[in-house]
Amino acid sequence: RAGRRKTSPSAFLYFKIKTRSHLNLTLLVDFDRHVIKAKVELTVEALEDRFSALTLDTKDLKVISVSANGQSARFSLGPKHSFKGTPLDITLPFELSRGQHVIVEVTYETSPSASALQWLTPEQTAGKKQPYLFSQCQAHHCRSMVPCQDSPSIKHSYYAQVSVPKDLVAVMSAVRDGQEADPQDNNRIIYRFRQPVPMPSYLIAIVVGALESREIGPRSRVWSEKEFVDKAAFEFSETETMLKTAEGLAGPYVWGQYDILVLPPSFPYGGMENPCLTFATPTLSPSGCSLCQVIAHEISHSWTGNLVSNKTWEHFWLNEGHTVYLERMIGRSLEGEAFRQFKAIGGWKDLQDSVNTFGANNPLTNLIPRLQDVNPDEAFSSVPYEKGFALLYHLEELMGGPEVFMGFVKSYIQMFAYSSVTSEDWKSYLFTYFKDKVDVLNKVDWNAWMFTPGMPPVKYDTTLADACIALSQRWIKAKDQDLSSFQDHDVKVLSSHQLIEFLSLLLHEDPLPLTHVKKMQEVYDLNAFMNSEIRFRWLRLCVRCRWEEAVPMALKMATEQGRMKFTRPLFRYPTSLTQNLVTAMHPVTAALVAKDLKVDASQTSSL
Ligand SMILES: CC/C=C\C/C=C\C[C@@H](O)/C=C/C=C/C=C\[C@@H](O)CCCC(=O)O
Ligand SMILES: [Zn+2]
Repeated sequence: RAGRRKTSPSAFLYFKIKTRSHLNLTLLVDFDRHVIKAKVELTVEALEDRFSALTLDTKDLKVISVSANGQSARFSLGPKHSFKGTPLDITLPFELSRGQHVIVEVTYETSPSASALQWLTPEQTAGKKQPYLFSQCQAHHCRSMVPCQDSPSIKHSYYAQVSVPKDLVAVMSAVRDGQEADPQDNNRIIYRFRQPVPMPSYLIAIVVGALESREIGPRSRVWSEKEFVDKAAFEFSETETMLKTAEGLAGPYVWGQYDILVLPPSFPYGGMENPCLTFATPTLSPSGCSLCQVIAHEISHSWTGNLVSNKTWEHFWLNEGHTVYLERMIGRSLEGEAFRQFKAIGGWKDLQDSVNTFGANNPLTNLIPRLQDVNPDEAFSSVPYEKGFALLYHLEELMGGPEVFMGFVKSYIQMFAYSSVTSEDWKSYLFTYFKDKVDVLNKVDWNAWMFTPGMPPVKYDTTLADACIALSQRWIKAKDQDLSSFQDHDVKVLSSHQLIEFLSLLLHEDPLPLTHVKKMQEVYDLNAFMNSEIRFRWLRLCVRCRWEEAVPMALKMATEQGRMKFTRPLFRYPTSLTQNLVTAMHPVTAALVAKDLKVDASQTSSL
């Protein structure tokens, strides 16, 4: 739906209208040229009489032609903005009256450097024989793949047909709707997808590669290259249990299928909540379920983020704070309240890390930051996740505990399902839902929580953290002559979650002496741990105390996988780590690592 008022560049604009539209995509994936040749038909509804001017978001797209209801339409591309891209101004060959629909068809081609897409050569895959393509559209990259109103305030259903070389498989953030030989080219195959649930453009996702899948539940398959697929099926075997637990808390799962796709190592995130098809990092651990928390998080997004979406990126905490809250409620149902409290303590440390990195007075540490002319990729941190969770936990305590507050969260989801909301919408519904406790809500310092930088005041129960605190204190206070008192048994009695917390506690203190860290390796053999959360913290601990032997291991971890949570902090260490970045980095990771290191992006981009 579009008003006559300027409609774009729509990202970061606040659309006052609740909008649903449909996209019909025809894509041809060209691995030789690293482009997608495409056509999109957008169904647009006029909201005003005499409507004839429509603006779409694009970024680095080659627009070939535009038509409206089959008649050719005039179009022009505006000035290019560094991260918002280029507005595509379309003049319809006729005027629409309020409520009338038009199908606008844009034929275009993506750029080989489209920021949503990473093209991998066969050598960069596990199988080494076939190329691979994956997308990551959040927050504002969809426009480099599809011309559209690329704002989370707008929701689209979509249908897609994707032509790929016949040895490859395409999957999308949608329900699979069959496949057939491409009638235009007998070396290609067309995969079809339907997504009937309206969703923001940042959730459109595609992967093409030599993929295989295994069934892991009644509505779930796991997809990856064949080298990883059985391991991944084992890793994610708890998926249906988590889905059922989430439904018990938040209401029915509306997306039909819930599949997981394990990506190549350069995927920049732990997980991405693409509907029907969660994307997951391949940084799994051999012990299984190391990504349970990531999957609980992505499953939770099926309600908070994907069904109820933030209206602009300034309200991103609505997506992430509620998702962390729901993820930890799933953890509470499966592992108990002490586990939830323990995870909240870990989250509080992640928040502290982000506040330290940005600076305690940096407005980007506000729960609701101003993002006018700020690149969302650069504003991204743990703040919306963990300050958001902390606010919800604080309200939970004030309103009567987890069961009472989960009642509110479930009702909020029902109230705003299929729409996009602001923090004001959320707050106003909170006051309506708890109408008998308005006096308590009025005592909350809303301005401090929402619009003030730095750490919030919260306290969690330390039952499961006490053992980690005690062991970390022993290491911090130990003199050289005390080092012989440490034994491998110290960590054998800790769960992997507790070992992570123990290392995090040490990272929040001054660097340990090198003698201590060497002793730690001797007694605990932490170099042998493959769990990436443990390895990441351990290697930082080593590099911080300038243990030279650890530097190549840290560099290896920073480059062999590209999850930004690990790669960016590892690169922030001594300059010896920053040389020879000869790995294939995702374009967004390359840009952000370059910014962290204050070097030119050409030094970090794919070679
Ligand atoms: C205040 C910031 C506002 C908006 C930022 C929104 C998106 C920015 C962008 O860079 C994309 C982020 C995508 C995240 C995907 C998944 C995360 O949950 C992963 C978290 C880190 C990890 O576990 O690896
Ligand atoms: Zn999330």
